[in-house]
Amino acid sequence: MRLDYLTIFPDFFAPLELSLPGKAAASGLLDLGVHDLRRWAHDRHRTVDDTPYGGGAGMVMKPEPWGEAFAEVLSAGSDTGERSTIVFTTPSGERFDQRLAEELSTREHLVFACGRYEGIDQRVIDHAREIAEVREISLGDYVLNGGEVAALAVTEAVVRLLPGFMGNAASLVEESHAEGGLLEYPVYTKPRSWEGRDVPDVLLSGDHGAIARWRHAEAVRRTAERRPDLLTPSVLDDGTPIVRAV
Ligand SMILES: COc1cccc(Cn2ccc3ccc(-c4cc(N)[nH]n4)cc32)c1
Repeated sequence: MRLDYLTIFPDFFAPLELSLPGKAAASGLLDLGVHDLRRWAHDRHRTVDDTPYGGGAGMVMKPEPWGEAFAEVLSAGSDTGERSTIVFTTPSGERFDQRLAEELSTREHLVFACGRYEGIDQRVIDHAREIAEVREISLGDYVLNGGEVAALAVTEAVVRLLPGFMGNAASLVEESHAEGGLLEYPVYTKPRSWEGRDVPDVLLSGDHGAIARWRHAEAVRRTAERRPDLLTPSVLDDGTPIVRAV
C-alpha cells in the first residue's frame, strides 16, 4: 500500500517514521510520501488560503494548489494503474469506524488531503471525484483545527489491519469493534496482587472454557454499561430497519 499526505504542516507526520507504519515502510510493505502543499503555491508568499466568497469568518483553502498536487501525487503514486483513493478528513464527513478502516485497508493507494483554516474550496472535492475515489471522513462530532490528527488516526487504524504489519495477528481477531461489536473485556498481567487488588481467580484457573465465558460476560457487561447502542438491534428479524423517533 502507498500512503501520501498533502498538508501545510508536513512535520505532523514525522511520527509515522517512528511508529508501526514506520517499521512497515522500512520492510517495504508500505510506501509513505509526505508533501507540503505550499510546493504547489507559486506566488512569492506561497499562498494557500483566501477570504471566503459570501463573507464569514476565517479563510478558505484555495483550489489551485490542491489541483496541481493531486495531478502530481496521483500520477506518481498509482503505478499499478489502480485508481487512487483521496481521503478528505472533515467534520462533515462519514463517521470513521472499524468497518471503514477495514474497507480502506483494501485500497492500493490512499492520498490524505489535510485541510486547515475553515476548510477546502468545495470545487476541490468535486474535482477529486472525477479523478479518484473520494471519501470524506470525520473522526467524530467535535471540531479539530485541521485534518492532520484525523489522518494519523485513520492511518493507524488502517495500516494495523494489513497482512504482516501486526506482530501478533491473533490479537486482531479478538479485538473489540471487530467481531460481534462488543467492547474489549478487561485484561490483567503480573503481579497477581497489586495495591490490594487481585487478578480474578478464573484467569488463573487454567480452565479455558471458563475463561472464555468470563471474558464474554465481561465484554457484554461493559458494552451494556458504556455503549448500549452497540447492543440494540438496528433491524427486525425480517430485515426491516428499525427507525427510531428522535
Ligand atoms: C470544515 O469545517 C470546519 C469548520 C470549522 C473548523 C474547521 C477546521 N478544519 C479545517 C480542516 C479540517 C479538517 C478536519 C477537521 C475535523 C475532523 C473532525 N472529525 N473534526 N474536525 C477540521 C478541520 C473545519
